[in-house]
Amino acid sequence: MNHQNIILIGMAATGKSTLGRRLARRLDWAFVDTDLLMEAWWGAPLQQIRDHLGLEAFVQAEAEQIQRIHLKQCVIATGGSVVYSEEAMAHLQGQGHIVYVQTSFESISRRLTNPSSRGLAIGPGQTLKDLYDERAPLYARFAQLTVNTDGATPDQTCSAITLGLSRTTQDEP
Ligand SMILES: Nc1ncnc2c1ncn2[C@@H]1O[C@H](COP(=O)(O)OP(=O)(O)O)[C@@H](O)[C@H]1O
Ligand SMILES: O=C(O)C1=C[C@@H](OP(=O)(O)O)[C@@H](O)[C@H](O)C1
Ligand SMILES: [Mg+2]
Repeated sequence: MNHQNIILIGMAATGKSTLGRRLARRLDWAFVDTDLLMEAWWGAPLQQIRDHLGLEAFVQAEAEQIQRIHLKQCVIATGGSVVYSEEAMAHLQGQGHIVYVQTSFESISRRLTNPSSRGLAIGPGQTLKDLYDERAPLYARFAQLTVNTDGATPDQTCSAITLGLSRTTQDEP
């Protein structure tokens, strides 16, 4: 594997933050969670930022935050809504290998016990299933590698990511 960043994208509660932290520890790389960068930039929890800005401005603010990232040899966990911005995704593609952390809707809805307090970029009248169906093709489109977490432990999924990346990147300079 080369030393570009590893960037995790996917639905809320799919495991980006959990896996990112573990993967960074394994590789002895730094870990960056863009949700924490948002909170640090705005000085408030995500839900408050989301409520204050409204949906469109929140997505725009997240995209701007992403475009400030210029890093090397980090594992980066992104927020679930980053795929709504072409500019942010183009920037991330230039920053490293993008991995789609995929989980079935059934597992996501089981894991998301607090959907109304974690700052979801969900529109009025939209259900969690609508959000899932709208985003799944976007995550798949931007990812170099897709890894499914259903029925796996975080450690097993970390291994699937490192193995998958070593296969997909072995021909790169
Ligand atoms: N294979 C797995 N990989 C990652 N997380 C998992 C897995 N199985 C169960 N989980 C659980 O799912 C939750 C994912 O939450 P989190 O890491 O905050 O997701 P995200 O950052 O994508 O919103 C955690 O509670 C984690 O323990
Ligand atoms: O899916 C979403 O709409 C969001 C997920 C959150 O991050 P996680 O994916 O880490 O939960 C956070 O970025 C933001 O509040 C919006
Ligand atoms: Mg997270």
